Amino acid sequence: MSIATPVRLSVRGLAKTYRTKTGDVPVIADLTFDVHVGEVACIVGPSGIGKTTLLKCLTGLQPMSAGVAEIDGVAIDGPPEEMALVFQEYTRSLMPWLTVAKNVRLPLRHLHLPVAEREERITAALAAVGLSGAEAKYPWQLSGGMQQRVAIARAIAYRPEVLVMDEPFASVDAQTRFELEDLCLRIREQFGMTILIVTHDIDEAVYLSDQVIVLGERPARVTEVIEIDFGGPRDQLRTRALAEFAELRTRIFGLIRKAG
Ligand SMILES: Nc1ncnc2c1ncn2[C@@H]1O[C@H](COP(=O)(O)OP(=O)(O)OP(=O)(O)O)[C@@H](O)[C@H]1O
Repeated sequence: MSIATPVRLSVRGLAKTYRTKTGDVPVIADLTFDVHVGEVACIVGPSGIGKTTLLKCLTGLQPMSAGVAEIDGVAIDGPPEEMALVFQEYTRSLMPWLTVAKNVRLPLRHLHLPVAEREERITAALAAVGLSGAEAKYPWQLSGGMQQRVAIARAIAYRPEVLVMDEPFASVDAQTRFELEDLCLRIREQFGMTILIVTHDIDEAVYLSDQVIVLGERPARVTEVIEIDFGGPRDQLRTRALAEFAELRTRIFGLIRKAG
């Protein structure tokens, strides 16, 4: 990412300690990183290091204990309207009694858009995820991969500044995961979205990311930020991307093993 590209999400000295009945549990000590406009950043690290906790702090679901996170220079203080979230458990995030179109329409209701623009956004989002024609179907009539596409369509119809995803492709089969990863790259191109992903899958992180943010130590810190410049679009170039970045993969695996 060029230096001239503005910072969209800035995290400075973020710390998080959970207060429990049995005492304080310091989970995150000090996280500092930037994600630039239109960038895909993946957060990786050993199990239990605090990746989901970080996303909870950034999306206002948990208060930070220290530090600041900003979107376009404005401090996050509660659930930010500029963000949309996609979870691993798509079955829990979609309303089974609403059609696909109504599920995608749901978060648009409080934007008070003109009806034509609202419907245009729904059509464009479903087209972007390859689900044109599925508007009248119910989530339970769709495969797991298709349901996750609906969840992604709902997020992109909202047109957030930052799309945050927690293990978004972990519950689908390998082939569907590849398709959803490519979809993610296309969304970035088409909508210019900044995307922050937590993933356990190092190949996925290397394939998708402009930067991989590695968390380590306990309580967690950023132990390494690995910039990845593929020198062109990655979509459809999976084999080449993974071969070229085998060294990076090995390095990230090593860092995570050391931290875990
Ligand atoms: N509400 C809570 N109260 C107290 N401790 C919590 C709470 N939520 C999470 N934790 C603890 O914080 C630590 C980090 O959890 P978190 O889910 O953020 O890790 P993670 O890196 O996302 O893990 P995984 O990779 O296994 O999904 C864990 O030790 C967990 O038990």
